[in-house]
Amino acid sequence: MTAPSRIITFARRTMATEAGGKFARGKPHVNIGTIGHVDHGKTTLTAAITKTLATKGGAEFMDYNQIDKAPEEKARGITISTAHVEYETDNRHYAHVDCPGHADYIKNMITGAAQMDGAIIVVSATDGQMPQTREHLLLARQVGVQNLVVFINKVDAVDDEEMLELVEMEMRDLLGEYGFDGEATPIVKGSALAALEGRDPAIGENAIMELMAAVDSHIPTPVRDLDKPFLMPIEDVFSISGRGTVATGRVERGVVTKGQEVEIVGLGSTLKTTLTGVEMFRKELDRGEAGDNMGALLRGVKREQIRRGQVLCAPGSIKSHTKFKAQFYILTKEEGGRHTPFVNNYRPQMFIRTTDVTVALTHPEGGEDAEHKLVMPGDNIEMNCELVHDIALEEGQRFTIREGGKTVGTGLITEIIA
Ligand SMILES: Nc1nc2c(ncn2[C@@H]2O[C@H](COP(=O)(O)OP(=O)(O)OP(=O)(O)O)[C@@H](O)[C@H]2O)c(=O)[nH]1
Ligand SMILES: [Mg+2]
Repeated sequence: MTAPSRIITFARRTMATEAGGKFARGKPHVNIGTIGHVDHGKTTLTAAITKTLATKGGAEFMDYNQIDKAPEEKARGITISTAHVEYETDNRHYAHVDCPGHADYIKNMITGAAQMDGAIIVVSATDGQMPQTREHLLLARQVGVQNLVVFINKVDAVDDEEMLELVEMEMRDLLGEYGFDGEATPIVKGSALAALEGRDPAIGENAIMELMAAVDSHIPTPVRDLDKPFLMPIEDVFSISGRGTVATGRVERGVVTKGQEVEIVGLGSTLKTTLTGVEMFRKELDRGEAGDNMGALLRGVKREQIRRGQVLCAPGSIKSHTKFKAQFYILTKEEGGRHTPFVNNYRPQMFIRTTDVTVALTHPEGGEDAEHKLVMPGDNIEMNCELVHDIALEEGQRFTIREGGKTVGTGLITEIIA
């Protein structure tokens, strides 16, 4: 695992804190982030937002190099692991995940997007929509992101007004195609680099403020599932010397308080432990609740005993499984999916919550016929699924299947078998 992305959030000063180092829930909290094709300017925009809001007292400026800070990221000039920053507008407090655009790091993008309540999709005015623009729209939708704001970036590099209009029109069409509201989605045009460099305020700073106003108004404050049993998919695990093991992730539902019993479910045997601390932005909380990005300090658990892919949950509230039925939609070639059909016992990777696991897909009816039945791109079909590792699962859960670096289908669990 690369350097802990979360360190960024643990900045020296946090806006949402009050005396005593407790996290204040003063403003509504919303999780957002930047997605989109490689090099379209997501990280530059993330830095530009913190810079612009810092002048209003709502952020601590995070420079580009503090966000893409791993040596390999610096050497290649791309984002690899997600980075978390925080800032606030007059209305809300935001945790922001800057995702990688490069096709090789889609896995990190999915994990990042799974934590978002809404997202900013960045598209370069010089290129227009590109393959990962489309793939990120599909995946964002799949992991439950329903509202987007579009930022058409790099307008400083385009003279032609018509070109900008074309990119905007294309984006509205594309949003509609992937199940977003193409008409109502705000599209802001600007230059993240200009904002970051403090020049051309019309396309720089002002565009950033316009973007944040659009985010404030278009991405609704989510209704959190506070009443359901606690569940947090584990995203990362650290050991903190002298304190123990911390699992981090976004609370999917419910509430957890310090001292409560929790279970770690999936990838082998279920482990029971006690939550000895809750942290958010390096501040202590008495409790974590749905929507929070938190660290859970766990009693008597070794770092090696926990992994991404497991969930932390209220005891008995969810079980891990390997066999289930699911309804699939298999993407067409035009949607970026397979060009050819697949046969019985097809084995793609299933991406679910924060993890991926190999799954074998077979026809429910079995027998001779099933052996020869082809599943075509564009098909809607129910299949039996068997995972190579057990994962915490429930009926109604959505997931994605991928193969050879591309998304080939989306699924919904219809029945747990074992
Ligand atoms: N001209 C111009 N260049 C920009 C602008 N915003 C970003 N860039 C440049 O575009 C390149 C890529 O920017 P990044 O912010 O790293 O892009 P990214 O989307 O985060 O890339 P990945 O994370 O690797 O997918 C850098 O050289 C930036 O300086 C802009 O508004 N105008
Ligand atoms: Mg980046």
